[in-house]
Amino acid sequence: MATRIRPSSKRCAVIGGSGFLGRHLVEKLLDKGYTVSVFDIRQSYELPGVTFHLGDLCDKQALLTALQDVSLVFHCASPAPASDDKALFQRVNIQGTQTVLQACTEAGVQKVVLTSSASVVFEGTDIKDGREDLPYAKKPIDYYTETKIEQEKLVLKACDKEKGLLTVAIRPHGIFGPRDPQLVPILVDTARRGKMKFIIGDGSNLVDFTFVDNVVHGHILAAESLRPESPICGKAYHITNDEPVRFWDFMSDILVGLGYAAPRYHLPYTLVYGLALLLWLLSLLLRPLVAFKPTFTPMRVALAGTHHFYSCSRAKQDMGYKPVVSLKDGIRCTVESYPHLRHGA
Ligand SMILES: NC(=O)C1=CN([C@@H]2O[C@H](COP(=O)(O)OP(=O)(O)OC[C@H]3O[C@@H](n4cnc5c(N)ncnc54)[C@H](OP(=O)(O)O)[C@@H]3O)[C@@H](O)[C@H]2O)C=CC1
Ligand SMILES: CC(C)=CCC[C@@H](C)[C@H]1CC[C@H]2C3=C(CC[C@]12C)[C@@]1(C)CCC(=O)C[C@@H]1CC3
Repeated sequence: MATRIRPSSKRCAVIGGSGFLGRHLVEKLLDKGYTVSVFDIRQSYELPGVTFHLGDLCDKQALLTALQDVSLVFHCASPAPASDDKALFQRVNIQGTQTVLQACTEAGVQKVVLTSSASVVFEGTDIKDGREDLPYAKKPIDYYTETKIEQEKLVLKACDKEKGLLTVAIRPHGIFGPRDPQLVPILVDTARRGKMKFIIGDGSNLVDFTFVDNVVHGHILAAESLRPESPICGKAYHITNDEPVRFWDFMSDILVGLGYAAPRYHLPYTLVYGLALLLWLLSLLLRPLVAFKPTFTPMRVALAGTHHFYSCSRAKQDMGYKPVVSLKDGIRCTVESYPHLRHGA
């Protein structure tokens, strides 16, 4: 009788491994002795020991080639939240994730770790110390969040001990760190255009910003804890720095660290949110004539002016999670990594 040889548990694939989080994850996995294949729509770097498979995750045949002899898959690919393309989010995050799960089953993959997002429960109003049992947002703040919800549900539902496929979802929040193409570049661009003078609301709203190494640590812990008898099977876990910080203090620390002035003047939250809503509607109405992308979208104003921080006690309890880099060290390391974005550079 032919016996199927189980692939080594240290052989993994990172879907989305060319992206910001994906590349940090790949680097740590290599450090830890894993053999890594990257599946991504683009190749953004080269590293000894990493095999790249270029393709769209909606293409099952392309995925199957990349998943040969792989026992563990990290799925951290998604279109960027800033793109407002509903059809693209649905195709990649929903249909694409279904394809990833089918390919994993066909290729005999045993474990799937999904990068979800804490924003799956965020509706634009305060969340303080939110736990994983909060209901999914009924009115998600954008298409990105709407499809991240469906994606997480699909992956958790696919967990099936009988069939030998174990799944878990990691929900990070506000990832930052070296090479992040979003947070620091957006912030610096806004400051350079002279638009970082104002604090929305009274500036006391607490938010989680999570250093990328902690997010990577949470993913690898989840992968290594994922066994049939483990309580983490089919569940979602918040992974944060566990140090909620005032949104505007965090922004100011980054700005001042890079040589820009911190915002000082306060504007009422409802006024700015109302204006952002108006601008957004205007941009929709005028879309056939002129294309403009307002800096102050309602989603960004909500993120900047409300509390949104999450408890990671479930991850601490079930997988022994503890952040490995403090917020202060993470901010220092991040600021040092962007010499080209310094004021006057
Ligand atoms: N950054 C953050 O603060 C947070 C991120 N997350 C989640 O973490 C994950 C990683 O985010 P991040 O590293 O910031 O994102 P990135 O955009 O840097 O990385 C995602 C990667 O996936 C690729 N990709 C997109 N579409 C496809 C596709 N159809 N097939 C194959 N590859 C594709 C992207 O390519 P391309 O760049 O060409 O599109 C990119 O290389 C995402 O799932 C995101 O939802 C969750 C919470 C917070
Ligand atoms: C915690 C979390 C989910 C962070 C996500 C990161 C981005 C959404 C932020 C990164 C830079 C931020 C930013 C603003 C909103 C939120 C971000 C895009 C503003 C547009 C808010 C209004 C301002 O006064 C300017 C800000 C620039 C930076």
